[in-house]
Amino acid sequence: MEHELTIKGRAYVAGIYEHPTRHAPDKSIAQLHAEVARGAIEDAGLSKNDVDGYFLSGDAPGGTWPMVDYLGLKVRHIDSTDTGGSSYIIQLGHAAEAIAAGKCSVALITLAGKPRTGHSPVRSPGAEADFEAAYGATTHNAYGMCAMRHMHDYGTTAEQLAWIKVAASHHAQYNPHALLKDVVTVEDVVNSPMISDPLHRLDCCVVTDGGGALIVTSPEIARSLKNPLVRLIGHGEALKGPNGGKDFDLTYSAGVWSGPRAFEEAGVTPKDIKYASIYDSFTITVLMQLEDLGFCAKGQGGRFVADGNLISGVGKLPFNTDGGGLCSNHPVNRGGMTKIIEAVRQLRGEAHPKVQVKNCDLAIAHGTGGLLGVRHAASTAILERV
Ligand SMILES: CC(=O)CC(=O)SCCNC(=O)CCNC(=O)[C@H](O)C(C)(C)COP(=O)(O)OP(=O)(O)OC[C@H]1O[C@@H](n2cnc3c(N)ncnc32)[C@H](O)[C@@H]1OP(=O)(O)O
Repeated sequence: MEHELTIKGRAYVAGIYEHPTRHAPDKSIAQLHAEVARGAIEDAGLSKNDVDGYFLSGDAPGGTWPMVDYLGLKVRHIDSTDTGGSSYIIQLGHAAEAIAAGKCSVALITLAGKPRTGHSPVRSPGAEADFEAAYGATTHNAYGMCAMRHMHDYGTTAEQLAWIKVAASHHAQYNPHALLKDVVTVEDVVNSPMISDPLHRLDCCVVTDGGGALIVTSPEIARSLKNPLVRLIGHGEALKGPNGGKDFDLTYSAGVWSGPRAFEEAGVTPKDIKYASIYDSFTITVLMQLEDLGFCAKGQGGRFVADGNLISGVGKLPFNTDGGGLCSNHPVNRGGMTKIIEAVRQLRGEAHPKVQVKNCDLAIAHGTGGLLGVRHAASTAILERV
C-alpha cells in the first residue's frame, strides 16, 4: 500500500505524564486535566505557551473549547474525536497528521475522569445508552458475549483468559500507584464472583479516577529537548459495526484492519515487536486483539496467553507492564492514554526495572473503544526509539 501522506517518523512523543491518583474525590475533572497537562509539558521541558494544538476526547466538562480556556492555551488546532477506549490512540495519529500537515507543532493530549468517585458512567456512549442506563452498566454483557462465542468457536477456556489477569498482576506488584498490587493466580480469577458469564470479577478492569497526558511534536522540536527520542512510525484506525445486522461475528475486532495498516506503514511485523500495550477492559479484549493484530492465529489466543507468555522476563510478549487497566488504572472508558504512556516508558528505558524489557526499541499501543466484536473503533500505533 502506498501512503501518500505518511506520518512515519513525522511526530515524536516528547512528553508523558500519568496522574498518580486512583481516587480523587476532592478534585474536579477539569482540575485533573490541568494537572496532567502540566505534568506532560514539564516532562517534555516545554512551557504552556509552546502548545499550539489541543486534543481531547469526550471526557471534559463542556468539551474541548471550555478546556482550552480553562487551561489558558493559545491554540490554532483542536480535535475532539471520541471513540471510547481507542480515543487516545486515534488522537495520537491525528496529532501526528496535524503536525505533518503544519496545522500545529506542539500537540497536547489530555485524559481525565472520575468514574470511581464522581460522575463518569462506565458504559459505552451510543444511541442505546439511554435505554441501558436504567439497568446500570451493560458493557460487561457485550464483552461476556464475545468471550462466550470465542469459547464456543475455538475452545478457549476460562483458565486461559485468567492468565491475562495473572500477567497484569505480576506487573502491577511493582507499580506503587496501581490500584491492585496483589499477585493473583488462575484459581483466584476463575473462583472470583461471576459478573457476566463467562467473565468473572477478576476478568474485568478496575474503576479508577485519574488521567494522563502526552506532548506530541515535530522531529525538529523533539531533537531540541532532553528526553530520549520516541517517534510514531505507523498508525491505523478502523471501525466495525453490525453492518445492518449482517455481521454479528463477535470473535474479531476492527484491529484486523487497523493493525495491518499500522504494521505496513511502519515496515515491521508482529515478530519485531518487543513490548505490547494492549487495551484491557476485560481479559477477552486482550485475547481477541492479540489474534487480530497477528501475534497468533485466530482461535489460538488462549494458548498464546497461557503459562505466563505475557509476563515480562518470562514470556515472549511482555504486555501492559504497568499493570494496565486490569490492575493499575482505568480512568473513564478511554484507557488508550495509559497504553501509550507505558509504551513510551518502555522505549525510554524508564519502566520499573523489574519489568523493563531489554533493548526495547519497538513497541505497539493498541486499543478498541465501544463494544468489542459488535460496534467499535480500533486504533494501532507503532512506536520506535530512535
Ligand atoms: C466502552 C469502551 O470504549 C471500552 C471500555 O473501556 S469497556 C470497560 C469499562 N469499564 C468497566 O466496565 C469496569 C469494569 N469493572 C467493574 O465494573 C467493577 O470493577 C466490577 C463489577 C468488576 C467489580 O465491582 P464490585 O463487584 O462492585 O466490586 P467492589 O465492591 O468495588 O470491590 C469488591 C472487591 O473486589 C475487588 N475488585 C473490584 N474490581 C476488581 C477488578 N476489576 N479486578 C480485581 N478485583 C476487583 C475490590 O478490590 C474489592 O476487594 P476487597 O474486598 O479485597 O477490598
